[in-house]
Amino acid sequence: MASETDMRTKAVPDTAFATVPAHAPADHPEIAQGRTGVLMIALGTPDAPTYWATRRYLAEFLSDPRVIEVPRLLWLPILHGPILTFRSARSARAYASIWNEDPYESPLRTITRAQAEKMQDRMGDTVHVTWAFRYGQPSIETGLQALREKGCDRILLFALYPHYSATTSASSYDKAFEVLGRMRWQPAVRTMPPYHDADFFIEALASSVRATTAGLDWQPERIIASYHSIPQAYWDKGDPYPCQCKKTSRLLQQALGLEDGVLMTTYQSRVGPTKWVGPYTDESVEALAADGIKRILLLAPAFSADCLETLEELSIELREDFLAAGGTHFAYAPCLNDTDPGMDVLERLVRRELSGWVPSGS
Ligand SMILES: C=CC1=C(C)c2cc3[nH]c(cc4nc(cc5[nH]c(cc1n2)c(C)c5CCC(=O)O)C(CCC(=O)O)=C4C)c(C)c3C=C
Ligand SMILES: [Fe+2]
Ligand SMILES: [Fe+2]
Repeated sequence: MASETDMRTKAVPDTAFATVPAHAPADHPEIAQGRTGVLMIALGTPDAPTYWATRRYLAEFLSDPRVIEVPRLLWLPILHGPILTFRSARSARAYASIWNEDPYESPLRTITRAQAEKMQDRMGDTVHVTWAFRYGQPSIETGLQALREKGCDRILLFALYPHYSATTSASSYDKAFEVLGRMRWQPAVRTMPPYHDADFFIEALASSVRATTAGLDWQPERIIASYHSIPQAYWDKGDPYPCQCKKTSRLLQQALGLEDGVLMTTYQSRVGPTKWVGPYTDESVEALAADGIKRILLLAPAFSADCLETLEELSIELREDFLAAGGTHFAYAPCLNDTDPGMDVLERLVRRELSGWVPSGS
């Protein structure tokens, strides 16, 4: 049996942290090792804006017990009956309205890939960076295998959500650990903690609001921080997500120096008939218009990348609803995406969490 010191490695940078065993016997197979990897994980998206592609994606998404907590025996027949039939048709139409032409893919795919490529450029040869989707392709399994094949025996899992929720971050890490559970030779693994209150994240959000406002020839009367909602019952059972959203809003209000009442926290994207955490973004915006508020600016701090929920639900649907209800001016501050300030946030997080695994300053 091979011992640790007689394994030969593929080219590994000669950093203080890389393992470069010596004296390997000539007939010993090459084993890539000693590298550090980062797997950036986003939610996922259909492969095409069609009924069947969306149905496949939603079937995987809505079968996740972290997302839908109804007992499987009860839920799966309902899911595979009316829910997938109706939701897939509706969602496919919505995806078609925001789909990128070149390359022909969803905005979430374009942006997540760009974030990973830019992260690789920023981190240099010291680490391997790749990306995956929790639902759809490329899968977390593919991403982890790619990193292992490159010799990564230390891996940082980075679910791209500033706020922790069992439905998003935990689900991504669960999936990664499920894959790791089938590996004979596991890497050492770290997970990204939530960063909803990191000063550099708040400052990047504040700068994006300032930049969007500077580009307008009008001043918003209200700034609305709209977060993806979760079912109320999940919060009641201890999911801290809404508390973390409120903290982001409070810190953002302070960073922007706004008086109380100017920045509002609302929740969007509820699904189904149960109670979700509110106040709901659509109802709040219509109420503002009814109260005579004419000019609003929206941002979506829970999303690291623009996606269906921001580009269609906020920037198209909500804009139309606000203007129809009597509003006159509507602006949307894009997510941090792969912009330089957005990448600065992601890079700081990665470097902080790789501490002790890669030399600082590399
Ligand atoms: C039904 C339960 C859902 C929960 C709980 C949920 C939580 C949640 N989701 C995000 C981020 C995103 N969600 C996106 C799309 C999306 N979300 C749900 C359902 C739940 N989300 C559905 C059914 C869909 C698909 C689209 C639709 O049919 O409406 C996306 C966009 C993906 C894209 O391809 O662009 C993101 C991102 C968070 C942050 C969150 C809880 C904290
Ligand atoms: Fe969602
Ligand atoms: Fe939505």
